[in-house]
Amino acid sequence: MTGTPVAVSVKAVDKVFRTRKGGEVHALSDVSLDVAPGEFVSLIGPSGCGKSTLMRLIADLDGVSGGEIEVFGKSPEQARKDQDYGIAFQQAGLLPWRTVRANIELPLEIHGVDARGRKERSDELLALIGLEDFADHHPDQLSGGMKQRVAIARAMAERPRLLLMDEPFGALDEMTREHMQNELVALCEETGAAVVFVTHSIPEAVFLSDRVVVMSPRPGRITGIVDLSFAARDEDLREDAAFYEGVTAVRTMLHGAEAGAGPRGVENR
Ligand SMILES: Nc1ncnc2c1ncn2[C@@H]1O[C@H](COP(=O)(O)OP(=O)(O)OP(=O)(O)O)[C@@H](O)[C@H]1O
Repeated sequence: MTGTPVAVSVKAVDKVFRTRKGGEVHALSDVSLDVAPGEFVSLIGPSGCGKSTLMRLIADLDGVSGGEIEVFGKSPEQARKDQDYGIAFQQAGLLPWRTVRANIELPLEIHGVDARGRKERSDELLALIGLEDFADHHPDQLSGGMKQRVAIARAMAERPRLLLMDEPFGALDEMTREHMQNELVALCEETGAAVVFVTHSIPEAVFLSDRVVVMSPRPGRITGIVDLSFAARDEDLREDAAFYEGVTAVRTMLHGAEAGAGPRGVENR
């Protein structure tokens, strides 16, 4: 093999769930997608189109029914064992009895990093997310946005080359959400991590992504990909004509995917 393997390679993936009553749910059909190292790719599509399912397959939380997934050229299971990626899902999932610092250090602790190494890394991350003064607080003393920042810091603790994020900002108010988007952009620029990001928000996808992958209703397929290349992802971009063009391009593709019906579960905010 030559060069760096792609971060994520999804080839002709099918996923069929068997229901308890003996039926079948065809969640994904013939999905193929490559994510390059350092690339930010968002998945968007109507509710139930299989975005979270695809994410769970990449993260080795479930197995494919057909096709193949590789993460940095390895099976998802091997990549999980090698800690090649960090995960941040919608519910921050922090441990309430642990302080902010102890939550961030958890993956390091599990993988045997000594106390000094853990403290060095959690100091860096606390500075990065601007929560140095909250290191000894517990999650119930934090706002939703702060909790999400801690969850993202925890996902980055082991400096993964890949972040898997399933609606990480879905529960946040608009102001906090935009702030978190700015922070995520800065974090990615700093670390060069590739990101696969699930969202219901078209502007969020456009603001963050190098490519937005549009999926169809069940069985989920990729109906199109919108390429975005902005000079800078900063506050000015949100008011830029090129940004609105990106939003329109994604929305048009989504409406096509819905065969004329308004897409359910996709927000224009
Ligand atoms: N464990 C499971 N057993 C049976 N069906 C499932 C299972 N997990 C997901 N599904 C079904 O697979 C389809 C895809 O679900 P998935 O959660 O991936 O969609 P989604 O695009 O992430 O939806 P949303 O945008 O609403 O979060 C849905 O019809 C769902 O009901």
